[in-house]
Amino acid sequence: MAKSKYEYVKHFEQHQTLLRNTYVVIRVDGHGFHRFSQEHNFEKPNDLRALHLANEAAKGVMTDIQDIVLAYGESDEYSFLLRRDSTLFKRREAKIVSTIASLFTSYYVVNWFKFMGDSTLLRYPPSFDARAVCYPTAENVRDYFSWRQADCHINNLYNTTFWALVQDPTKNPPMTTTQAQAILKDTTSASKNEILFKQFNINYNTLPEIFRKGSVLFRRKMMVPVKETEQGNVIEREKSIVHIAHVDIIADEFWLTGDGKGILE
Ligand SMILES: Nc1nc2c(ncn2[C@@H]2O[C@H](COP(=O)(O)OP(=O)(O)OP(=O)(O)O)[C@@H](O)[C@H]2O)c(=O)[nH]1
Ligand SMILES: [Mg+2]
Repeated sequence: MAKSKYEYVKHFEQHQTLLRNTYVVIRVDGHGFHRFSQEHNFEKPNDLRALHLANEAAKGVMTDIQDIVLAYGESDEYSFLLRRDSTLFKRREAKIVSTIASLFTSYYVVNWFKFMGDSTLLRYPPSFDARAVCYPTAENVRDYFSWRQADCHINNLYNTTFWALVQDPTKNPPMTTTQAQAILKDTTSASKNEILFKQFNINYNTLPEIFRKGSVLFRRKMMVPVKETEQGNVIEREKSIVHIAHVDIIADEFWLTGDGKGILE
């Protein structure tokens, strides 16, 4: 078909490609989730339903995009790691980033009622931004995920102590958020642990792992039944299944002998 005279505008397009032979991490983050979590009555400091919903969305993304070998999520964010030799969308950055953000958002919305319950109406559309970063070494990738898991831990310890103080039923009138902030200002991890234990009888280390460690998604190859023959034999096929665990991605063990083994080779 003849080209129209307008076709030349295509040449203005610029395609940024992600450096080849590097590990690419795409991080998706909820836009304005401080307000979104309030408007949808998320439990404080952690809403288990919302965390499971985000995990389901990430699982959907990973199932659709086979080049993703690992994902890590906490709070309103999820990070996805592409295989180093991935040629997904010819490594075009905009296409990769926008597809992952939109897939994640769609899965989040489609599964809303299943995870949040019929009584929590979706009052307005959630949105997620995304960015891609190329990391040249396996050590950089491990440090990236350690950074996100350390962030999860630091925020969770702070938020758990903060809301314990504010929601303390023995205080009348209740402590204000400003007062709680003032108490926690400049406190160490040890002193937050002590406040939780001494004042609220909470042993931080026994809180659910999903709150303290976030969620790690990885693939495992499994044999799954595909069909049964007339003789009654079950034919199996190897399939890669996405698993969710709440483990220390920060630890050597995960990468050397655990579920992360081989991911960065
Ligand atoms: N109550 C509650 N709030 C949550 C939960 N998970 C995430 N949030 C909220 O989501 C926010 C996520 O942090 P940010 O991404 O820095 O804040 P944001 O409002 O999304 O801002 P932008 O990402 O810059 O748009 C937290 O500060 C909380 O307010 C949860 O399980 N329970
Ligand atoms: Mg956010």
